[in-house]
Amino acid sequence: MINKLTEKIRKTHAPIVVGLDPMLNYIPKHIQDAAFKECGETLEGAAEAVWQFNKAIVDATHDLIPAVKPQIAMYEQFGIPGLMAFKKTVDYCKEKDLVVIGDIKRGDIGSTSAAYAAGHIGRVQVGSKEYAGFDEDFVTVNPYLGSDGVNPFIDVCKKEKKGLFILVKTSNPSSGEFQDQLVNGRPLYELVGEKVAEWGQECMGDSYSYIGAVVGATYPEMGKILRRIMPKAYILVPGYGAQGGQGKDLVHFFNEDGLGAIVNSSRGIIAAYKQEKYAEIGEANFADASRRAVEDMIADIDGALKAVK
Ligand SMILES: O=C(O)c1cc(=O)[nH]c(=O)n1[C@@H]1O[C@H](COP(=O)(O)O)[C@@H](O)[C@H]1O
Repeated sequence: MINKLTEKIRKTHAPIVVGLDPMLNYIPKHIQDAAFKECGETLEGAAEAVWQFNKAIVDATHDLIPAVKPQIAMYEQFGIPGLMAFKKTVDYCKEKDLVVIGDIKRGDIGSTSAAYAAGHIGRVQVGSKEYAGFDEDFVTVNPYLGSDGVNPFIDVCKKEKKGLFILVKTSNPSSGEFQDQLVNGRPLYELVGEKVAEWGQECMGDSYSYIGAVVGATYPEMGKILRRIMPKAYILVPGYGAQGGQGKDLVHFFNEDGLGAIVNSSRGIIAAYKQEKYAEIGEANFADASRRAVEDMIADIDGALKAVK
């Protein structure tokens, strides 16, 4: 899957991910009204609105982008109907040949991680049969429990040719509270980065490992150091747009080959129609605003990368 991701990034010239984080208050009123008319103001109605919203955004942007990242919390809040909308979204994006990064941020004791891995990127045995539950291409993993919490995900990746993005330095304001603590004189995120590089060594695709890392766009200096520590890891970079990250902050997340990083924007793309910049497009044409936001994001990152060449 890492080879498919790099190939698609090369083809689209777009090292970006559209984050499908559909909160109800980002979903235009006409979509909500239609869903509520069909299913009532129920969890089913919310899930239907989420699905229709996602579908419109994917239809409007899929030819420009290599990947999407549905964030499972946004679906789980609507219970079982929400999870069904998550699965429908995963399947639809795969039909459109997009790489799907399930943002699930799991990680537990070994036996529990094995079940998470089976359900999201692997298969589960039922009697004599095997089933792929959610079947994303990559998932995000929290490494806080250590190697035995991560290894079951790696084992499934090896078997199924899938991939991981492991949290190394997150984009949020308090990420330093634990992640920046010095351990033997070195920040914890550097030690986690070294571990990601080590885990990734025996998981190589053609040029990159399928064991990647998450490093927030909001910490560009740390990104520069982590790029050197994990040269073969693809870095998923959230924090662009709504959290303040810009193209110029991202240049050191990339390698000399112009690859190695994939930048996520969720609210900045899916709720673009609410931004002043795209206001003239109007709520009825919200997906066109998302397309424009994707084009602008690609141009911003491309311009920043060209400026440092
Ligand atoms: O793993 C992630 O994707 C992630 C890690 C991180 O450090 N920061 C972060 O914002 N994210 C996710 O990236 C998305 C960011 O959303 P926006 O701020 O709307 O672009 C959300 O789905 C977050 O859960």
